[in-house]
Amino acid sequence: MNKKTIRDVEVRGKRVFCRVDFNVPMEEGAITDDTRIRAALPTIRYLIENGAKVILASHLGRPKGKVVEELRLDAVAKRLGELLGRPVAKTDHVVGDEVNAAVARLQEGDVLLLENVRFEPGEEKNDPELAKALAGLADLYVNDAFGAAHRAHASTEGIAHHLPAVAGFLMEKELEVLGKALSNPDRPFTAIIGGAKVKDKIGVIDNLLDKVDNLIIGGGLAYTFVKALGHDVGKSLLEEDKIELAKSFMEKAKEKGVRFYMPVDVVVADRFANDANTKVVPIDAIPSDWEALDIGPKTREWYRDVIRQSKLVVWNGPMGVFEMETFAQGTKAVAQALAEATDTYSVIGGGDSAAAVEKFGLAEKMDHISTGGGASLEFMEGKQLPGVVALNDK
Ligand SMILES: Nc1ncnc2c1ncn2[C@@H]1O[C@H](COP(=O)(O)OP(=O)(O)O)[C@@H](O)[C@H]1O
Ligand SMILES: O=C(OP(=O)(O)O)[C@H](O)COP(=O)(O)O
Repeated sequence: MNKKTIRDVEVRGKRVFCRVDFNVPMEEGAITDDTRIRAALPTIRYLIENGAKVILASHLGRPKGKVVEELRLDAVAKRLGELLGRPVAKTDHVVGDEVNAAVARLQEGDVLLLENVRFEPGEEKNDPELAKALAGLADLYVNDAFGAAHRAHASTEGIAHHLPAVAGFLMEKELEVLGKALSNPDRPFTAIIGGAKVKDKIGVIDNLLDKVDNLIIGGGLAYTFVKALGHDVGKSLLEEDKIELAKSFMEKAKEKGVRFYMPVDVVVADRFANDANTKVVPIDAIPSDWEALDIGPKTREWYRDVIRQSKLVVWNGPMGVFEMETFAQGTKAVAQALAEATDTYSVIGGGDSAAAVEKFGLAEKMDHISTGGGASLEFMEGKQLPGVVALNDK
């Protein structure tokens, strides 16, 4: 990597603003998967052990510039404290008097977590004033938030223009491992794209079609493609304004000789609940008042076969609403196929995909679990990640 890391700078006695991605899945105020917190521990421990005054900042969810009580970081601070075996102070604000006072109190080796940075309207706008205010808290900026490196926000990009700016260990490791796997990929190279962030992910498919041999579509993303084929998708997740784009991708795949896999059957439900009435239907027979929440058994088998025959698989986004047992089979099948395919190098990306693999107890069997979904996809497309570009060169 041509960017400086925390190894290249002196941290002792310095106030270090460390951007992390603690955007963890939560249910009723409890953290359901702490993978992203654990992934940042090497950097945080290094900073503590080397006498830095550690100021951590993260986003959680998408509060859109307002305070959303459920998206406060108190549970995260508590969990981090447990993992570190030492107290982690937390502020209720991102900037302002309370934060200045808390930073002033920090001793070498202390850790402070700021409130959810996305409570500030300037964060996602990359407002220069907010970037300056955040920079004013510290002497050094460390970006360890690989999962948010594709965002040019005040705490991931803007701030880096005001302070010496270096990468943390997680950022370094992600860029190294992904770079190695993707610079000269083993083939057949298969990408599996699912999940719910249709708007974010659909654009990625365009560039992926230039790189992969097989493209598998699942999850909520699939139904915009199903609709593009002219089938009714009932109440399934759909981005109306992306249907034409989806059509053009299927044509591009044909031209490029990329095999494009879409569900042939799905599990539909009469409501979004674990105990909903469900049935398996062919893809062209989704009832108009039902929604497709998982891929069906035929699709599972088909996708398994493609995975078995691949040498490199990059997987981003669950195949269904795996958080509910009733709709977890598709995601489980893909995870199991990857775990069993020992000749296949498997890269998992995305908070929810990583959480799914963890939940099924298969994390150890994967070659690399990336903490970034969108970030790993954009990196894979060959795009420059703004959070990385802004760091100081070696
Ligand atoms: N068919 C579907 N309909 C609605 N939501 C879905 C469907 N399939 C998957 N999801 C949801 O997608 C979410 C994950 O999406 P996303 O954030 O894009 O993935 P990742 O975090 O792995 O990048 C999960 O919460 C899952 O419940
Ligand atoms: O969860 C994240 O992305 P991911 O779901 O693509 O892995 C990151 O924390 C970025 O969050 P964002 O997509 O709301 O900017």
